[in-house]
Amino acid sequence: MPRVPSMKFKSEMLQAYFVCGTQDIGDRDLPAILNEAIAAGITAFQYRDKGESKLNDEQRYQLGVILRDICNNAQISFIVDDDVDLANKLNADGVHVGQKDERITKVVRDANPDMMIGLSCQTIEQTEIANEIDRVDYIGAGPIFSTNSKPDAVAPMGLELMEDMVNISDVPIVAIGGIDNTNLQSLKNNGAVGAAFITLVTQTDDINRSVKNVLDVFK
Ligand SMILES: Cc1ncc(COP(=O)(O)OP(=O)(O)O)c(N)n1
Ligand SMILES: Cc1ncsc1CCOP(=O)(O)O
Ligand SMILES: [Mg+2]
Repeated sequence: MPRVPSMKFKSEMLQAYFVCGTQDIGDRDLPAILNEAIAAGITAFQYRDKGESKLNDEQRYQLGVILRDICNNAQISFIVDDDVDLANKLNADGVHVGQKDERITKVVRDANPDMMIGLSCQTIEQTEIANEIDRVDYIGAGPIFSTNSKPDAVAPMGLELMEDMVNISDVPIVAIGGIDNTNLQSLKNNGAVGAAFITLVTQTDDINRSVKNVLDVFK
């Protein structure tokens, strides 16, 4: 089967990809943080509300509407993590799933037809399987470095394995996990088209500077 990328997908949207949910920000306001990150130049946003989130399904949907509208107004891709039904209900631009989530073949079947699909991969074998699934638009590889934001993450995979994955992947790869100003250039040098991050935005006193550092490398 020929690859059928979503009309919405452009590799550039992966350059500075902010991922966040209420579990990442304590008592702070997610729409306000998202607005600041957009003003700084992020190229996509993933709504990943899970784990320690205190929201119920209805609250998660209501917050999703607000975040989606902010992204739509700013013409930033709005992607939902894990939950295809929520992504469909929010009319999201994309959905991102991992190896332990709903099977990718089911996600492909259930996602709205024009939705982008991102898949997490940590191995060469998973990347080869992703190559066979013609609706996968991009791969999220990670954690590349050690992360405090995902308690159930597998061990960091490092730059060499990421580069091996880049070399065999049919789709662009965005790096995730433990990304900060000190390691951005190494990700680019090893073939990632962009960086996805939580801490880089949520634990900085200068969101503008932190995002600009990403764009300086990947744009
Ligand atoms: C861009 C991007 N890459 C990887 C992930 C991780 O997805 P997954 O392995 O399903 O883990 P959770 O995020 O669901 O905890 C991601 N979310 N985004
Ligand atoms: C969702 C996810 N998937 C792999 S690592 C990770 C968390 C990334 O967060 P941080 O940028 O704070 O390391
Ligand atoms: Mg997941």
